[in-house]
Amino acid sequence: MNVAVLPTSPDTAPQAVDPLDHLTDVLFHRMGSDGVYARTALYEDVVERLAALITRHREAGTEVMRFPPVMSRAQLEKSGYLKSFPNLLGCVCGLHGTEREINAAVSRFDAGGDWTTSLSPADLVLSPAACYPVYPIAASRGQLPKGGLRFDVAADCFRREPSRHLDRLQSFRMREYVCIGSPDDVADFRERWMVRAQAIAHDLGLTFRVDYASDPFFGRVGQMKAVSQKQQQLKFELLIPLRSEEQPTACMSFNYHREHFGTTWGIQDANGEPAHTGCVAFGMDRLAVAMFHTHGVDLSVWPAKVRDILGLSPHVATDAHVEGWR
Ligand SMILES: Nc1ncnc2c1ncn2[C@@H]1O[C@H](COP(=O)(O)OP(=O)(O)OP(=O)(O)O)[C@@H](O)[C@H]1O
Ligand SMILES: [Zn+2]
Repeated sequence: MNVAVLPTSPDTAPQAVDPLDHLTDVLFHRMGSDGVYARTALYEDVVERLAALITRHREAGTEVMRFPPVMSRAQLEKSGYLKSFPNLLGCVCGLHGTEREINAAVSRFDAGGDWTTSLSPADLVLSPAACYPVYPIAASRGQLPKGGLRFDVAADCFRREPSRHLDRLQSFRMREYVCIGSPDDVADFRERWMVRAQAIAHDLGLTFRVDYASDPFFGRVGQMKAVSQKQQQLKFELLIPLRSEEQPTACMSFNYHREHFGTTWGIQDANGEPAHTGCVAFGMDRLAVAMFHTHGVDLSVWPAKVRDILGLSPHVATDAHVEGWR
């Protein structure tokens, strides 16, 4: 059937509405840049409860480290980030010149000109993932003990991928459990976490599936890397259909880096071989958005089991309900 399409001016054409848009004003305050938001108390409370739930699943013998949102540029360069995701990196830069040069830059700004041409890079980048700083720290401790090492790390991460979609932020929180050990240590770790993470998603009442995946490697060479990563099943994702089943959102990922970081940082396993590494990453903001998308913005009507697992106070029985209670 042919349908007449009336010409629409850009002003009157309907804006494509994203299924997550209805959450924006309840969960966030806009900060003038796509993918960067101030968070409401309602949202932050759920993020904290999710973090506490993930902590409760931490394996014994796991060392906790919390990283700042920046890390050494040299360390990230050495990790090979520029070979894979140069387009996503945010680098700290500053006005490093003499007083005269800095004043000249500020004057240019005052006169309506561009001061940013005077910026030069600092020795820091914005961390694009939480686990990068842990490998050189582990390397500094010498040969790994039998069974390897496990870490619980977290950081505010930055990726230069501006988007209006609430599940693709530029600044977001990542929590990771990391294993550094023999190939078997890492394989077992990933197996355990793939099972445990699905139990967590199930307890949270989320709809999901786990599938193998690839990272968004940059460029044409990157496409080949992505194919090889998938073929070797180095990355799995826990996918939640937030906007559609065809384009689900990765809310957790299970990554096996083989000996990449072991070789880069000279980490030896208990047998004297280059250490293998793997990590399970929880996208805290994506998980929180998924919870509100799935269960709604009124926590009081979230399923009792979900409320319970998040430590929200039990439902008040209907007959005990007093007008005005929240
Ligand atoms: N832009 C983002 N906004 C919010 N969370 C993110 C973003 N990118 C990644 N994450 C979260 O961090 C976790 C670990 O990052 P990872 O590098 O595995 O993601 P990714 O595979 O690059 O994600 P995607 O394929 O969606 O870009 C992801 O599972 C996801 O939950
Ligand atoms: Zn990682």
